[in-house]
Amino acid sequence: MKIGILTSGGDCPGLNAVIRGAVLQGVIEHDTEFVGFKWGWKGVVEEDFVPLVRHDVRGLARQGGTILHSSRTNPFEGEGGGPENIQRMMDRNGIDALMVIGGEGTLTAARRLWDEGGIKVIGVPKTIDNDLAATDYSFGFDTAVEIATEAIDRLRTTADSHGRCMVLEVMGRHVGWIALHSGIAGGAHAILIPEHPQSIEQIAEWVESVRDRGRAPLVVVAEGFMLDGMTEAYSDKGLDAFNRPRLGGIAEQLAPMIEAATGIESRATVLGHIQRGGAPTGYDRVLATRLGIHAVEAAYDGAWGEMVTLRGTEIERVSIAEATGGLNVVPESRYAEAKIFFG
Ligand SMILES: Nc1ncnc2c1ncn2[C@@H]1O[C@H](COP(=O)(O)OP(=O)(O)O)[C@@H](O)[C@H]1O
Ligand SMILES: O=P(O)(O)OC[C@H]1O[C@](O)(COP(=O)(O)O)[C@@H](O)[C@@H]1O
Ligand SMILES: [Mg+2]
Repeated sequence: MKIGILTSGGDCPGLNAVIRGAVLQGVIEHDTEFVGFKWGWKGVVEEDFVPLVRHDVRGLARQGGTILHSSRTNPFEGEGGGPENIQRMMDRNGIDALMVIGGEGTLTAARRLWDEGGIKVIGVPKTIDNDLAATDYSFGFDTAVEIATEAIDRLRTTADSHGRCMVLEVMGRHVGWIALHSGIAGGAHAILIPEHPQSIEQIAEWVESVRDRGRAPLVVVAEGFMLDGMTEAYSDKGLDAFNRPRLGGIAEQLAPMIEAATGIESRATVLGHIQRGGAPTGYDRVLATRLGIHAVEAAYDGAWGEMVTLRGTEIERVSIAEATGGLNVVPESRYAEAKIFFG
């Protein structure tokens, strides 16, 4: 079998480990041939790919980013786009199937290619935000939480020195998992997530109660958080390649509001893409490697239109339709656990 691998959407640590896991499993167990499409779906619609052999994946488990590069190209657009053109391109090059490593957007596109055109696809979940349904965790999330936790620890010492309130903004467009986990790990005094709008009065109350106990308040906010009354997440950076608002900057809005409401000097830090860069944690390397191995096995079982997924400690399969049917939001009960420590 000849399998084409692609990585699409926002990158995250562990993508290379998936590629390595898949190539090693395929080459060692099945004598599989692999090619890597470059720049996500762009490589598919522009017929731009490179051979991937065992030598190409040497040492990749620990390497951040993706050797195949990524983009937010839509595979239904452009001259080579759409299922018929893509199938023709695959036939021309003897490619039997696509291993699609991506988030909810990329996987929705993969599902449509299978549903509408019978393109043989196997999905691998990728999301730094941990917003994909039907998988307990995805690789990259653990690494992002580690980085955000270290940032909180560092902000705490400088906050203490000056008696300031620190507001740390982390990623999370629709869901607040990175904020929740890093906030709990770092002992944040308030965690603000897209699933739970709050009023500035409530935030100020938490901050003041921390100050009254002689501590420097630490607030973690997900980029997609909305204050009561806001109808969309804060954005001042225009649109991304898929015409969605580029988020980021809510911390800069909140810090002066907190300062005005409490009189406590406040500073904002936006962690940004540091959360997505560099080497994956050991946990993410293992998870990504296992997903790569199982994705190859799924192809040999003909599980087209399915995605490999982590359920508990086992790697299982679900239909991509199920995985993209809804978002993995922070449940009320998980937020309630964290809230005990607010203020
Ligand atoms: N419903 C859709 N149909 C076809 N293509 C889509 C769809 N949703 C997203 N895509 C494509 O997949 C790309 C990647 O999605 P995006 O949400 O940016 O990343 P991720 O896969 O990480 O969620 C988008 O830029 C877009 O081109
Ligand atoms: O700066 P970029 O690469 O356009 O993306 C920023 C966005 O990508 C993410 O890191 C991940 O989003 P996707 O998984 O949809 O690609 C979001 O948290 C963030 O809003
Ligand atoms: Mg997405």
